[in-house]
Amino acid sequence: MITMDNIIREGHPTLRKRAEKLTFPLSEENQKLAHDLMEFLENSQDEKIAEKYHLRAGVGLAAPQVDRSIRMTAVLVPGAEGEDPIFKHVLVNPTIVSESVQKAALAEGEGCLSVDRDVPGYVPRADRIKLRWFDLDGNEHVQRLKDYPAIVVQHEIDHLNGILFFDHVNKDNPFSVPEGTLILE
Ligand SMILES: O=CN(O)C[C@@H](CC1CCCC1)C(=O)N1NCCC[C@H]1C(=O)Nc1ccccn1
Ligand code: NI
Repeated sequence: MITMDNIIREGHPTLRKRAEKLTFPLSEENQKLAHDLMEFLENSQDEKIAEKYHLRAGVGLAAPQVDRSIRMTAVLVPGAEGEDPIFKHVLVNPTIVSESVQKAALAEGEGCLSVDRDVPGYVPRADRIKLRWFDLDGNEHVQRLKDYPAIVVQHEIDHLNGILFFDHVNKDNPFSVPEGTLILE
């Protein structure tokens, strides 16, 4: 199982690399990685398991964060207590087909399991995206996402391109955002 010890931190060169596209069929190794990435998110969102293994709760984990420079990320956006997740997929070779001009930013700012420091400030991202990805069997999917799920997916796809959330924070005024940016509570 993946634990925090497997997650590389800011300063590790892999976090700044462009990850390699995958071809199908996926290798056994990459099929196992897909499972392990999603398992980490499930474990991290289970209070008992997270406490037992000292896991930071996460809604996304990209392969580069465990030092595997390939275009694969797991996303697990939970629904309300006892409800189905809002978005639960392992995305292979994800692409943003189109995105809204309108931006959105999380009111709390962002963090990252690979960044062991707080970086205050808004992270402006597209509020709505049209996402295209492949599942583990190589089937293509296309889905429109908005608000929080869209923010999460953009944070993860950034990892596949060597981008970290604080790259988007305005250096002069971290809490300034482009005109019309939605601040998501
Ligand atoms: O690349 C992936 N990462 O770095 C894990 C990040 C991804 C999110 C950060 C902002 C958008 C995507 C992550 O999940 N976090 N960032 C650091 C600590 C908090 C944690 C988090 O937001 N946890 C959470 C939120 C709601 C419900 C359950 N858990
Ligand atoms: Ni991250």
